[in-house]
Amino acid sequence: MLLEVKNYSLGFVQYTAGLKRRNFTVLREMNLAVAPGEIVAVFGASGSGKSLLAHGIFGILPENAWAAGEIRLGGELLLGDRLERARGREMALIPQSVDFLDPLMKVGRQVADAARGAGRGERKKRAEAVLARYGLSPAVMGMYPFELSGGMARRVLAASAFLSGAKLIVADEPTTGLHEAAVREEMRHLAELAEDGAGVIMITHDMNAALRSAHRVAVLYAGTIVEVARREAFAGTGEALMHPYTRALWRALPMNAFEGLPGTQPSHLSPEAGCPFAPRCSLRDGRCGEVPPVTVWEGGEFRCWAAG
Ligand SMILES: Nc1ncnc2c1ncn2[C@@H]1O[C@H](COP(=O)(O)OP(=O)(O)OP(=O)(O)O)[C@@H](O)[C@H]1O
Ligand code: NI
Repeated sequence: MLLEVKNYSLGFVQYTAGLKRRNFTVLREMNLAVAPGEIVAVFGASGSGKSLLAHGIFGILPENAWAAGEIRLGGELLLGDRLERARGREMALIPQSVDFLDPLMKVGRQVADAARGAGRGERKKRAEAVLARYGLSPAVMGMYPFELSGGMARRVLAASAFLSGAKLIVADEPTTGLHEAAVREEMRHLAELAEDGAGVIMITHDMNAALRSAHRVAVLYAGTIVEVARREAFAGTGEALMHPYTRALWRALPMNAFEGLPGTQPSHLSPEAGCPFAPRCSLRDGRCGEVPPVTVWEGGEFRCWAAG
């Protein structure tokens, strides 16, 4: 396995007025694996914890964050020096925010730096070639990030990841702010990376985008991965989907024209014990006051007492 996230939890410690210490959990006991050549979509509503998972994998969490569990790349624990070496070389992040670009460094240098190992002239040549692939003219090389539009900045970030030759790519909302043709283009780039053998995590809140390119979809709800399903399971009336939330998502898609799901995702600031989906769940029963364990079956895995 290329990437393994095992029993991974993440939270924050905050000090409030009067120096009261408050500790809250945002991601709960996550399990996720990505194989070489595979595109795994991580789907979830805003605030469900998608970006935090990405930042946890790359070890770029804020100071007051804590994490528990294991993240392995090629079987090796991603900690300390191993993490340092992997970042930007073996694994590349296409971040959600364009603020990740260095505002004081010209675009050309930022992209060329991603081509580690090659000589200076060679790096520049490669940067130009990859920017062209992403529809950006060589003139962009001489610009500063503030001179780019949002869409251009996103392409620059994607081009850098592409050039890094990383075997794991994590793309956080790669299609946000892009028009339809550019979305298709970006999906094609990610598919090409996977065809070349990279493992790709595509983070999105757009289920259609997830289903268009991913081999598997991990569904995140309030910091819990409630189901990991193969793309083929998203078909018909959703009978091959196990978790009631995944089914509801599938049925709410425009092409299925079914009803939406009443209610909203709970906040980690007012967590109820047990399954986070229980308050909205039609299958809810007495067991849901406790977090359901992961059930693994040949089609994927899910966390639900009643499903299956
Ligand atoms: N530095 C932080 N301190 C405290 N809480 C945080 C911090 N960063 C994120 N959170 C909380 O963690 C939760 C998950 O945030 P995250 O950015 O991972 O969501 P997301 O799924 O990526 O959402 P979006 O689709 O809007 O990008 C949010 O509720 C957010 O308030
Ligand atoms: Ni996010």
